[in-house]
Amino acid sequence: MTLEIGHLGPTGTYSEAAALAYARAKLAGVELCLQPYPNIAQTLKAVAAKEVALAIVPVENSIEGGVTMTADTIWQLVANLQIQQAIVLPIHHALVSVAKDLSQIETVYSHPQALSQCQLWLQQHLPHAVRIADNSTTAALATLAANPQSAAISSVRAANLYELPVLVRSINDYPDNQTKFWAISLQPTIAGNCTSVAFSLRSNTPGGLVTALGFFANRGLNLSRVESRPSKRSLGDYLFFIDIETDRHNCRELKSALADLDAYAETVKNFGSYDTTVIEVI
Ligand SMILES: O=C(O)C(=O)Cc1ccccc1
Repeated sequence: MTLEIGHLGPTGTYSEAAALAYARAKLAGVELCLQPYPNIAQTLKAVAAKEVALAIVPVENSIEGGVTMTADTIWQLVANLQIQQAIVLPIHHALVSVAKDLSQIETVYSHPQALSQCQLWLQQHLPHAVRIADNSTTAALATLAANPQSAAISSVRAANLYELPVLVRSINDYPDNQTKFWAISLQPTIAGNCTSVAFSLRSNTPGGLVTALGFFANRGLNLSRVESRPSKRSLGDYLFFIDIETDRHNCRELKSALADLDAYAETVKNFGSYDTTVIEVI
């Protein structure tokens, strides 16, 4: 049987690299069919609509923080998306271009996260180049061969796939640059060392968030991430995304904390419990 895996495309993205790393670590022997999608929202919608069995999406970067399109889309989709696994990849950006040197380059294309992760390098080495945010790090690669005035920030792996030269390697501003991806499907998840939940509150009143987080703190459950996103209902109204450290010893406490949160919050979405695979080299 072939497993269809959706990811941000076109081919060569870090999301595709994460899909391949996930398959190597967890799906040995399974025949894969990788399906690139034009953006993260469409990748998640494809798994919700059962076009693909699994979607791999970026969630959080060690320098730039949360990937807002992922958080907003998993909240908005009605389907009960479940995180099967987190995959952490090292990210080493390169400047890819057929230009003979940096002085020729007028425009730099990439995903907004990659442009931000290289902003100091761009300011120092290409201060006059126009930065253009694209859907992915590889979206512009097909146009580069004919255009020496343009460059893209992507991986060395992507440059090799498109047979393009790497003009400069390792241009991220911080060498320890890592991105966490989620492997998401409609399959229920039962166990893992992290549980991800999002919730909205009934009203914007003093102590509302403290009360909600207290359900976990009072039971000795540690949170490893708290992130807020605008609810898009009114200015200053937020949704909260939390990751709870879980193991087989605290699952009773987790169950009762989630029951309290369910009763207290306006809407709660539980994205499941899962483990993390850290990939050292891609
Ligand atoms: O555009 C890509 O290649 C992606 O997979 C999104 C992304 C962008 C920058 C760092 C990590 C992931």
